[in-house]
Amino acid sequence: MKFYIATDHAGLDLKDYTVELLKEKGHEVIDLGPFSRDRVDYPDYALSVCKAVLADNTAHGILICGSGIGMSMAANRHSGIRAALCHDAYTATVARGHNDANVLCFGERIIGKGVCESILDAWIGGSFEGGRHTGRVEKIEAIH
Ligand SMILES: O=C(CO)[C@H](O)[C@H](O)[C@H](O)COP(=O)(O)O
Repeated sequence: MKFYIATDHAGLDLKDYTVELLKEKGHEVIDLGPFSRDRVDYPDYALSVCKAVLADNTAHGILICGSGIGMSMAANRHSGIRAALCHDAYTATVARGHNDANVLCFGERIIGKGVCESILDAWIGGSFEGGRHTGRVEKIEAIH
């Protein structure tokens, strides 16, 4: 899979871990920053990833902040982005299977590396189930 990833200052370590892990697993990862520990504003980085995902519908986004909440709120303001804040493998599985999510959010202050890997594996292994979920996702997309 192809991923665009970004964080704010509160998710830098988990971003670096995620980038390396995904590359080890054979995925393409484009790191949109930041690259220093300076304090930054998460909506700016959510915007970068959402723009990239909207321009490249083969790709998914990953957004990390302290809790994952700010990133998911900012990402979901972008039409065509379905961002899911995931805390475990189950939420990642249903985010893909039921919600056809295209941006994964999580919080470095919430999860550790082990849970992070289980979330990523569930995301990568998942796919949209369609069926009864299709019309629901279309109704989300119809909201402006
Ligand atoms: O948006 C958030 C909270 O929902 C993120 O967790 C941010 O990373 C957090 O607010 C950053 O807080 P800080 O005190 O500026 O490090």
